[in-house]
Amino acid sequence: MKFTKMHGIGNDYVYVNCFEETVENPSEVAVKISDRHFGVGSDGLILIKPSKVADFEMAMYNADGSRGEMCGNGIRCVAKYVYDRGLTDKTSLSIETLAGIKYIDLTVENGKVSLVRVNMGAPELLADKIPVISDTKEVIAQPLLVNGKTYDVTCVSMGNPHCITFMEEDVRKLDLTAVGPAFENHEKFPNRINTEFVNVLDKKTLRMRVWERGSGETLACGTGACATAVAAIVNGLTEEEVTVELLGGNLQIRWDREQNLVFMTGPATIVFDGETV
Ligand SMILES: N[C@H](CCC[C@H](N)C(=O)O)C(=O)O
Repeated sequence: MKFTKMHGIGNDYVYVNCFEETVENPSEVAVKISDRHFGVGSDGLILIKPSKVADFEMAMYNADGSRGEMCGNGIRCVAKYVYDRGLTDKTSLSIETLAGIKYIDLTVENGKVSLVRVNMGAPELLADKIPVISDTKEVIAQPLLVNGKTYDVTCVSMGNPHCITFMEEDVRKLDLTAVGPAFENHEKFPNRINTEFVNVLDKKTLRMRVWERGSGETLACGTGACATAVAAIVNGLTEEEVTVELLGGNLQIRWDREQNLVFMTGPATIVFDGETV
């Protein structure tokens, strides 16, 4: 199987062009190929496929083989792949995901995609997950008991679920391997959840670390950065356009509240092509 290793600010996946390859059992392939010692090494597997309803379809699998509905860093990489490799010459694209069709605008320099802006669609505040609604009708931070400690969390879906915690403590010092799995598998989240730990640096800047459902700590999470920006805005912590600083780099996130759409802008990088034996 031919594949391409790509990353979006350090959130790395193995990409397979399914116009040319067939992947029989993607969950199994995802587990094997993601292994950083016995495989290629990645946060998961993303298949680039033909679509009946959009220009392309993307199917994403976590490192444990589970399916994610959406992947913000992944969709930027898919957009770069299809343009740079000549599968399209359009600079405005649509890509089908399990979270609906996403619309994408490419910035092209010297024939290659340098920056990708994704219309990530409407965020959803997960009121049913954390069942307290304030009188402003918006779900704001609610207490959640994890490993004997109470965290204030705001849950937001960007097609996939996120649980966001703002904290005073420097998130760079957290031991995510200790606390991440307890959030991911918390009884309140029967479908498991992606968890973001966040410092508010100022009204326009957030610092975030993420523990991803099915992949553990990753250097970045695009849907997570969008969900975090939405959570920060509804909690009155930031303005509607923010820079989210992640371990692997920065993303620009803007929530257009009039249209209720979230826009994410960031880079995408091809690392190498390979072939499994
Ligand atoms: N890293 C991805 C999200 C993967 C989400 C996945 N872990 C899930 O099960 O929802 C991103 O850039 O948006």
